[in-house]
Amino acid sequence: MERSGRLLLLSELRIRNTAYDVSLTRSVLTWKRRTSSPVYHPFRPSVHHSVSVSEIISVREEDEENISRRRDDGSWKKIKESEGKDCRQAFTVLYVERCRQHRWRCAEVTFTCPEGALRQHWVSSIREQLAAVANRPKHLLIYINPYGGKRQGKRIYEQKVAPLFAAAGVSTDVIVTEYANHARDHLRTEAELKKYDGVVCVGGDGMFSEIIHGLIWRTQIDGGVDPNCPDETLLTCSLRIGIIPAGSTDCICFATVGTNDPVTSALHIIVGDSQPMDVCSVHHNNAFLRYSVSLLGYGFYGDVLTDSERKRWMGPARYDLSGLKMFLTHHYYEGTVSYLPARGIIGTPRDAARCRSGCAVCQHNGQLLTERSEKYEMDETSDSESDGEWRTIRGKFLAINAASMSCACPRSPKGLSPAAHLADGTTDLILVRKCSRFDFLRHLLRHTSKDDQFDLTFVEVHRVRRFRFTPRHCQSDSDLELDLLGNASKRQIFSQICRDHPACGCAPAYSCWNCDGEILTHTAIDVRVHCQLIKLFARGIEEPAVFEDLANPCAI
Ligand SMILES: Nc1ncnc2c1ncn2[C@@H]1O[C@H](COP(=O)(O)OP(=O)(O)OP(=O)(O)O)[C@@H](O)[C@H]1O
Ligand SMILES: CCCCCCCCCCCCC/C=C/[C@@H](O)[C@H](CO)NC(=O)CCCCC
Ligand SMILES: [Ca+2]
Repeated sequence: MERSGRLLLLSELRIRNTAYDVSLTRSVLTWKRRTSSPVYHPFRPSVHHSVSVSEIISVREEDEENISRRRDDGSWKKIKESEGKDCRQAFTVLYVERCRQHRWRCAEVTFTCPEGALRQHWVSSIREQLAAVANRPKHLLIYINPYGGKRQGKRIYEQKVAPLFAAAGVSTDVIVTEYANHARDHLRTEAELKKYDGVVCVGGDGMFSEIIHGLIWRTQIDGGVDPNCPDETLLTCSLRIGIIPAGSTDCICFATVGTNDPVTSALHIIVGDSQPMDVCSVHHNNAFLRYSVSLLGYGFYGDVLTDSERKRWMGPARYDLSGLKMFLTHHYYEGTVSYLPARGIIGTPRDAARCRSGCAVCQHNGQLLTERSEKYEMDETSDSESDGEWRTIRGKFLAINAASMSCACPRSPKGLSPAAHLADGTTDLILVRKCSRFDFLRHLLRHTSKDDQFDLTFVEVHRVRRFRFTPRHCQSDSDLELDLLGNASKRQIFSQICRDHPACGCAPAYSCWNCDGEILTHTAIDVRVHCQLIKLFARGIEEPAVFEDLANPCAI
């Protein structure tokens, strides 16, 4: 078998009048400047470039029509024939270039090669290697939410993303949504999914949520699995999902790519990246409510969301205003949390290590949980709860948060649970007990600094596979202490009245759940993590390469 390092082509070609040795193997395209003098010049620009074939976007043969030159402001101008002499009889390679803070851009290099047969050979050889790269999508189904975030979804797609897909030869069917849940319902019932290699959403976390609800539901129905049953092992979705960020928080994009940049996301889609991701199913009394991949938050984040929905017209700033208001309101809520600790897996929520590209924790735990569920399927007497013991905590909480991933976003670059994993089959259950406003502010501020937000006496965090929550007013009479029974019932009725009359100043008895930015209709819920149920066109956040900033011109 041919080794990936074997040389396929080696020629002397010119880049802007300078001679280069250009070589191609199955895995790398390299161009090195030919030096006449062996003397080392420390201040000369880089003379050696390598691009992995897997990160080449496309190759095109230049003709006089598309010879153009980049202006200083980044736009392109057509250049005169005399000026373009060097670019005629040339071919151009478009490739991924890494910039600062996990951003990618599409760079290009034009090689002049006057000899027609050789030029053809170069172009066809590069195309052959690209065709051999596995998992690149060829046909995509795109949904654009024109009303997400700052209402820029359509413009972002048309100006920044569509030209890249066209250059890469990716064909698309585009649907601009006309109402909420349009994309979800289209995926559930109408979309001809067999035609596509992936689904892309242009919008925020809410739009992504629509896509996964449509895809997961459709996969279960097509595969004969009942999505309503909380104990069913769900079928994994085969189509990958791409996110072009155009929302308000865009935390799923940020936590899986490392930045909220439409061009970077488009390039991850084109090169065919794949990142598995956990999904939580949320049930109430054995009836399915919703799926969640990022935050399930009761108390503070539920109240912020409820308040912010009334301020949608403000765009992304609504969360800051509602966040401040809910911080000042300082409501706490009583209830019972029960959970199944994640056992036998590696990793804890207090680890210093982070989930990064090719994460070993996700790989290890993913494999372990798959083996376990296969074992359970063979053994009919066992159920999904047999691998651990339920633990119960009662109390008064300012916030109950389950973070199935870090939930990193521009507001908090390390996220709600910095050591959470994208695909380890667990969620981090964070309980913030009743405390002073000052202490709660300390906890919140630590989301934006290096300090540990869990290292506080009133905060606890558990890595779990499943949890349940029952608010106090929903608990059965036997659960309430007898001496408080009368007061509790009165308070329950009173708090219902106070919800409608907030002027009386009485704190409400219950909050609501923020499920990836959507409000849940029930407060008593049963949550189960489904390990690696979906896949994204992403690769997780990459560790920056050593000296990356020095070597890379667009990083400076
Ligand atoms: N055509 C449409 N008209 C009205 N609402 C829509 C339409 N298409 C989608 N939606 C809904 O808009 C809501 C918000 O969209 P999206 O998630 O894109 O932006 P966002 O809420 O600003 O961002 P984020 O979720 O990141 O905070 C989603 O819940 C989605 O269901
Ligand atoms: C006083 C200074 C305090 C600073 C505190 C910063 C803490 C920020 C933590 C951010 C956590 C984001 C979790 C992501 C949740 C998303 O699924 C959801 C949908 O987009 N967004 C929100 O609910 C929007 C939630 C917005 C919360 C502010
Ligand atoms: Ca997880």
